[in-house]
This record gives sequence, structure tokens and C-alpha cells, in this order.
Amino acid sequence: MFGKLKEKLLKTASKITEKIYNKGEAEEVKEEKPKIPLTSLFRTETKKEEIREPEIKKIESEKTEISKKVEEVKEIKKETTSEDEKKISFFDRFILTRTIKKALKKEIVILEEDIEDILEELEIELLESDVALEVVEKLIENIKKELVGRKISPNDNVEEITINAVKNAIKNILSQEKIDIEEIIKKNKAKGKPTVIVFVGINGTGKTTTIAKLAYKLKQKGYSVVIAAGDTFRAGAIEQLEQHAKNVGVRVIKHKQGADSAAVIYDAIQHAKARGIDVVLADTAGRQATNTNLMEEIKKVVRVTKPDLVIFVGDALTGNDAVYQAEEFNKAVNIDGIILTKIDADAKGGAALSIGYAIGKPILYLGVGQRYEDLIEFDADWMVKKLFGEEEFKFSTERQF
Ligand SMILES: Nc1nc2c(ncn2[C@@H]2O[C@H](COP(=O)(O)OP(=O)(O)OP(=O)(O)O)[C@@H](O)[C@H]2O)c(=O)[nH]1
Repeated sequence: MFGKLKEKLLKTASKITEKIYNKGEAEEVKEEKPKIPLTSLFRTETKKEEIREPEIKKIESEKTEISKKVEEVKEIKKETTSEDEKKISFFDRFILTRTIKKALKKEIVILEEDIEDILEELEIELLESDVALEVVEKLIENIKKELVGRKISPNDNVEEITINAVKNAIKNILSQEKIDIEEIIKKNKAKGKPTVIVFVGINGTGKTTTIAKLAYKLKQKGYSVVIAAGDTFRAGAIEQLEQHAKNVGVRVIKHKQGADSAAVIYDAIQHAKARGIDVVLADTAGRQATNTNLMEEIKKVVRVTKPDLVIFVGDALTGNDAVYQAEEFNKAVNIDGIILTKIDADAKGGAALSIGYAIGKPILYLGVGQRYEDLIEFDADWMVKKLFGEEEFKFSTERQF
């Protein structure tokens, strides 16, 4: 997940670190143990205080191993032409800056010109990774805000400063005002009303399966759920939804194919009210934002059914397209939040990084696989941890649908 994005961000932090070292005429500190366990950036984080004797030994031996590797890389570096230099992996470069503990000889102040070329490179790479332009610009601005004008003294931990600067810049992008779906459900329940959630998006992004996943999650939390078969447009859509509903054990309210989508959802809401069901999850037909008739239809659905939430479901793999589609749906029906699917297959991470900031709405959940339980709550801290390799996420390759 987000492998390429992760690499780019860490490479940037690493290069800024090197720049600061050069400017401050840093010298190697031979005796010092690494302040951050070497393993921490690529494996589960271990706090300094928690490192016990065997682990210290392990780290020491790892340190020796890596030092050897560093020497090898140094040798290769000495001999390489600039073309060859490109072949030294990022991992080697990063190890180089992180394992040779250095201290600045003199205090420095980071100037914009010190990091400009590195940030320009990052800008191009992020655009290539399908991160939206406005998001790239904001991110670069954030990193500059964090670093430019900052004094770094010989006692400072340069690696920590640069990594944290990039982390904060990312976190700022990802932090949209949250929506607590359970809170909304509880409030409506107290008033004796069902919570109505309408799902919108283009074809094939994963709306139907996401509805089934959310129904499964809500049921597990003890809420009663009914699904409205509002995709009356695509042949087979109702049957597909019924199969999912059967699998997760919830009821579907349906009309015939070709029926009025708003009427189906309206009926499902009446059904929920009559039986005291907590949540109505309404499927709608996938539609391109350019299809005027279908966009008028979705506007009618929202007008008639007055949902508590309209959720845009986007396919993370489509990168900038998902952002563009979300913008169009937001203009048409004012979406409240976003669910991004197929994150398990997404190396670029462009949509996940961009979509919330670009339209100013929160990502609520991420679809991370093809089982009903593969829907996880999104949270900026969680994503930052994933991007900086502090926490691994195990995807299941099992398929339930
Ligand atoms: N790997 C992966 N596949 C997913 C995920 N979510 C959905 N899919 C797959 O995406 C495909 C499309 O899912 P659907 O739920 O049918 O999409 P839809 O948006 O309802 O499609 P339309 O009815 O055409 O609008 C299916 O093959 C799903 O199994 C996910 O999080 N990860």
C-alpha cells in the first residue's frame, strides 16, 4: 500500500537531512548509539525505553551489518558515474544518512534556497504519482513552513527534524473535519428516525460491495440495517446487491429494473421507519459526471430522500480521475464524505493523499480487499503511520465476492 509515495517522502526527508549535514559541516559521531532504532522506520515502531538487552544486541549487530553495507555503498559511490549513481537504491541512500550518526559542527539556519531543488524534485515526482496539483503545492508550502528559517544546532537530531517536518506537512493535508457516522446513527435513533446514507459514484468503483461491507460493519456494532436497491439502471445490479445482502444477513428493498431510484429509496426509508431499523444504505447507479440525465436523476434522489449523508465512493487506482469525479459529484449533490476503494492495490497513493484536501471533505473509510471485513476507518494519523512505514498493514488476498 502506497509503496511509491512512501519511498518518495522518505527520500525527500533523507535528502534534506544530507543538505543540512553538508551546510553544518557535520562530522560522524562514532560512539553514539542510534537515537531511533534502525528498524523503526520500516517495521513496527519500538520506543527507546522499550528496547531490552537482547534487542540492543540485535540492533548492535544489525548496526554492524548495515555499517558494512554503508561502506560498500560508499565504495560504489566513489566509483560510480552519475548514471550508475541512480542505480543505488533509495533504501541504501536512506540507510547511509540514518546509520552514520552525524552532528553539525556549527549552528545553521535552513534557507529556502537550501531545499528548493529537493522540493522541486518532489513536486515533479508527486505529480507523476497522480497527486493533485493543488495538493502538491500545499504540501511543498507546508514543508517550507516547517523548515525554512529554522535554526539547527549541533545538539539537534537532524533526521528527526526533517522526518517530522514532512510528516506534519502530510498530516495537515489529510486532516479534514471528521464525521462520526455512529454518532449520527445514535442521535437519529434517539429521535426514532433511521439514518439514511446514499452512495454515489461512477461505474465499477465498488459502491455495491462497499455498501455490503458497511452493512456488515454496522451489523457487527449492533445496528439494524436495510439496503435500498437504488441502482435500477444496470442489468443485474439488483441481483448482485441481493446476493451481497444475503451474505451479510440484511434485507433489501427493491423495485423492478428501470424503476424510479428515488421511489425505491423512499420506500426503504418508510420500511425502516415502520420497523425501527437504524440505518438505510442506498445504492445508486454508477454514472459519469458528464451524463446529464443521470446526474439530474441523482439530484432528484437526494432532493426526495433527504439523506443524512451522501457518500462518494471512488476507486483509488484511478488517481486524479477519482478526485475530478468527486469534485463533480460534490458540485451536483454536495457530498459529505468519501470512501476510497481498492487501496490494497494502490502503490501510488495519489488519490488517498489528494481527494480529501481537494474537495474539503473527509475520507471516512478505505476499502482494502475483497472480504466483507475489508473496510477500515480512515484517520490522518493512521495514514501518516502507514506512509512513514511505522506500521505495517497486512492485506488479505482471500476473496469473498
Ligand atoms: N481489491 C479490491 N477490490 C474491490 C474493493 N472494493 C470493490 N472491489 C471490486 O471492485 C469491483 C467493482 O465493485 P462493485 O461493487 O460491483 O462496483 P459498483 O461501483 O457497484 O459498480 P456499478 O454497479 O457498475 O456502479 C468488484 O470486482 C469488487 O470485488 C477493494 O477494496 N479492494
